[in-house]
Amino acid sequence: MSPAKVAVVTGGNSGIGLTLAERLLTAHQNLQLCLACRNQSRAEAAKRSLELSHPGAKISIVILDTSNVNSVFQAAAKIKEKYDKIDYLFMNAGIMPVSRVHWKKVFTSILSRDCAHALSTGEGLLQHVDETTSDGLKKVFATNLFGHFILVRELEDCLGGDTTTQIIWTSSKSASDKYFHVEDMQHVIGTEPYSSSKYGTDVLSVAINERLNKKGVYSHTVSPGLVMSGMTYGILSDWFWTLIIPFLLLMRLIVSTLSINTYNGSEPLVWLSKQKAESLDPRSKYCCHVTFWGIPYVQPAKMDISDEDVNQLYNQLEDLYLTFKEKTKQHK
Ligand SMILES: NC(=O)C1=CN([C@@H]2O[C@H](COP(=O)(O)OP(=O)(O)OC[C@H]3O[C@@H](n4cnc5c(N)ncnc54)[C@H](OP(=O)(O)O)[C@@H]3O)[C@@H](O)[C@H]2O)C=CC1
Ligand SMILES: CC(C)=CCC[C@@H](C)[C@H]1CC[C@H]2C3=C(CC[C@]12C)[C@@]1(C)CCC(=O)C[C@@H]1CC3
Repeated sequence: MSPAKVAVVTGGNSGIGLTLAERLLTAHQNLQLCLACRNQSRAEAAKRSLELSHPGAKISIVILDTSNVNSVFQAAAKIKEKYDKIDYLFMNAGIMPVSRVHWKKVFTSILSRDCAHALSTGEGLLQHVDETTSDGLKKVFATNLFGHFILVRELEDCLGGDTTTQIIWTSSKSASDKYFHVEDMQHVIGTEPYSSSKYGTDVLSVAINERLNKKGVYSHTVSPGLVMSGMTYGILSDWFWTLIIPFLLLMRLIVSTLSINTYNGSEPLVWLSKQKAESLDPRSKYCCHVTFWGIPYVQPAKMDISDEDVNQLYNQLEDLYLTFKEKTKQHK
């Protein structure tokens, strides 16, 4: 039997994260799974469903709210108590708060040459909103990016070493340098917090490789494509999506990123976990594509990221992390 490996999945209780958890248990023999979720009862329901499909599986729950700095420090301490070494760290939890759909733009772009771009990135089709957390941080930044950065920093002692650790981020095709400004990493000014946070994720992944590859830690980002999940059901009701799914399936003739289900969307995440980490490209995003007949496959896409953004973002995240670390020490 292969030696036991440990996988931590943030947001592993639903959507892409839950399907990923299920597929990891199937793909890796003898895997110990940690569901790092913000809600105890939703996490327990996920654990029960995984135990039904994988009787005897070793699954633990750690309560983690990535938007809350204290919760991340506490969760990291709990994870370190449970495991000496982490082999896979899936940074999957994420939010995309939306206040409305720009229907006029949806229809004009579907009927234009921009159709494929619009359906694969959602650019310009949604009105995004954001709020401020009790830590005084922008919520989308805190949830999607900074909470995960703290997790990496706090877990560093359990990563890499004799065998490699893979950090795998659920990023997005929406990530764009157009909406990311390193001097405003939280996206205080601007109306595209989601795109900014996901581009920040891609930049951070490159920075982690530069700092931690020598320790055996490898980081990669993934685009799952458009997937029906809590996120998309938060934009439009489920009956509406059911109504337009035949149209989206037809659109697969020209757009290959319409994954639709969480099985397809989790394909690059599972695929990466089966690769030799050292052989992967640290500056490519591993994207899910689907054939017209619904067969998923993974294609790397080169990311154009400047060294200046890589270094500046990492240093700024580190400064913010150290500020909070100091505060938590004082409160002890
Ligand atoms: N759906 C799509 O089309 C795409 C999704 N993605 C990305 O995939 C990832 C998973 O999203 P998806 O499965 O689609 O959507 P879901 O809303 O179904 O899943 C999101 C998961 O993240 C968890 N989560 C949200 N906020 C926090 C928090 N503050 N702390 C801890 N966990 C949190 C949710 O927990 P809870 O159940 O408690 O809400 C849930 O488990 C996200 O990062 C998203 O950005 C990327 C591209 C496309
Ligand atoms: C008739 C029709 C196609 C209606 C749906 C319009 C939009 C609500 C969707 C079209 C492309 C979608 C999309 C996303 C959300 C929903 C759309 C804008 C994402 C932004 C979801 C989160 C991501 O990370 C990327 C997705 C890109 C495509």
